[in-house]
Amino acid sequence: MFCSAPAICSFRLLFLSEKRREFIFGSQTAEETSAERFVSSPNGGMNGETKDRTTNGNVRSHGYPEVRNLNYKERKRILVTGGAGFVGSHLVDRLMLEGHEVYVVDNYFTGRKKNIEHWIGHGNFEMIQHDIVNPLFIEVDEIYHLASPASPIHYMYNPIKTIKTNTLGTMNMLGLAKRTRAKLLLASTSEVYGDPEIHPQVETYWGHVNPIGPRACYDEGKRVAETLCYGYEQQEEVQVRVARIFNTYGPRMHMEDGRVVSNFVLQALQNVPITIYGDGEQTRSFQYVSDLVDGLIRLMKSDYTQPVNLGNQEEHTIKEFAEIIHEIVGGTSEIINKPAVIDDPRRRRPDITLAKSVLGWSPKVPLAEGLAKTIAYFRNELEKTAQPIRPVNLDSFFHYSIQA
Ligand SMILES: O=C(O)[C@H]1O[C@H](OP(=O)(O)OP(=O)(O)OC[C@H]2O[C@@H](n3ccc(=O)[nH]c3=O)[C@H](O)[C@@H]2O)[C@H](O)[C@@H](O)[C@@H]1O
Repeated sequence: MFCSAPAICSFRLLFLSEKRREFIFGSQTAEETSAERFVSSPNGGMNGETKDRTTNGNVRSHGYPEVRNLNYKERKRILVTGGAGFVGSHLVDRLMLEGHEVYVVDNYFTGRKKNIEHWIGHGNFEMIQHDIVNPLFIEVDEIYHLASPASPIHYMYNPIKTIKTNTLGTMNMLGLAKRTRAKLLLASTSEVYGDPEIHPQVETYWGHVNPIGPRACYDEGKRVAETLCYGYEQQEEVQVRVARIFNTYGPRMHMEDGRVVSNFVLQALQNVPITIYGDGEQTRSFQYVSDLVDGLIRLMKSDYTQPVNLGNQEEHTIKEFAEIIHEIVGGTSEIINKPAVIDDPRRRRPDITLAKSVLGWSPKVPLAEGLAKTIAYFRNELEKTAQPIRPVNLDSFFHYSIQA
C-alpha cells in the first residue's frame, strides 16, 4: 500500500526538532553529512513541494536534504526491501542522496516508519507497505533485498515466518528481477557459516550449520536464499550479487533489538547489569553501519557475482566487548553471566581479502568512533522515553534456546 498521506507525513517532518534531525543523520559518513543540511521551508517539502537547483545543478526539495541531480541514464529506480529497518534505512539515505528514485518495501515487523520519515513526500521516494512473501509488481532497475528479521530474538520469534521471508520472499524478489531485468543484491549473512570450524571465515568455506536448531530458520533460510540466487542466475540469467554481512551496529538499531550492541549499551546507560550469555569467551567482529552501506553499494556496482564477505576484522571476545562499553559509558552496571545460548557461534571474524581485491573496500570507522555515535543515539532515545527500557534477553522469551 502506498503512503496515502504524504502531506501529513511531511507536516510532521517540518516540526522535527534540531536534535531529532541530528540523530536521524547522526551516523552518516563524511560523504553523507550533506544530508544534515536541511532546508527550512514553509511547506517542508509536502506534495506539491517546490524544487530549485543549486549552483552545482543538484536538486534541492524544500525541507529535504539536497540530492544529486542525475540525468535519466544515470538515475536508477531502486527497490530496497526492508528499507525501513536499521541497515535498510541507512542504505536508503545514501541512494537518495546520490539522486536515485528509491522504493522502500517493508512490512514493519522490525522496520519502523520513523527511520525513513525524513524522505516521505520527496519526489524521488516511495514507501510501500508490503510483505514480500506476496508477489510485488513494480518496475525497477536494481533490488537491494534486505527484508528479514536479523536479530536472533526477532528471527526466532516466528521461525516459520522467517523461513517464508527468506525463501518465498527471495523467490518473489528474484521473480521481479527476472521480469524487469533488474540486478538483485541479496543481504546474506555470516550465519551461513554457522558455528565455524575454520577461522577467519573465507567465502569458500561451506559452513557448519545445525539444520534443526533454534537458529536454523535464519541460517538455513539465508542459505536457501543464496541457492535461489544462483539458480535464477543460471536458469534465468538474472544478475545477482550476494553480500555475507557480519555483525553490524549503529544508530537506528531497535531499542528492543536484543543483539549484543544495543543490549550492552542500553544496560550500561541505565546502570542495570550487563548480561553476558555463557562465559563471554565467544568472539565477534563489529562493523559500523556506514562501512557496510559503502560495501553494499560497491558490490552492486561491481561485476563480481559470487558471495563477498562484508565485515570488520577487529575481533573481540564478548567479555572484552562488555568491558569496552562499560568503560565508554561509565556508570555503575556490573557485568554478569547468564546461561549460554544453544548453537551460539564460538568465533566469528571475516576474511575480507576478496572484498578488498574485487571491490576496493575495507571498513573505515574505528570501533571507538562508531560506538560513540551509537551510544549518543541510544542516550537520546532514552531521554525521549518516559519509562526505562529493559533490553530484551533471549532467556526471557526462548527457554528452548538456552543451553541446559
Ligand atoms: O549483529 C549482526 O549483524 C548479526 O547478529 C546476529 O548474530 P549474533 O552474532 O548471534 O548477534 P548477537 O545476538 O548480537 O550476539 C552476539 C554475541 O553476544 C552474545 N550476547 C548477546 C546479547 C546479550 O545481551 N548478551 C550476550 O552475551 C550472544 O550470545 C553472542 O555470542 C544475527 O544472527 C546475524 O544475522 C547478524 O548478522
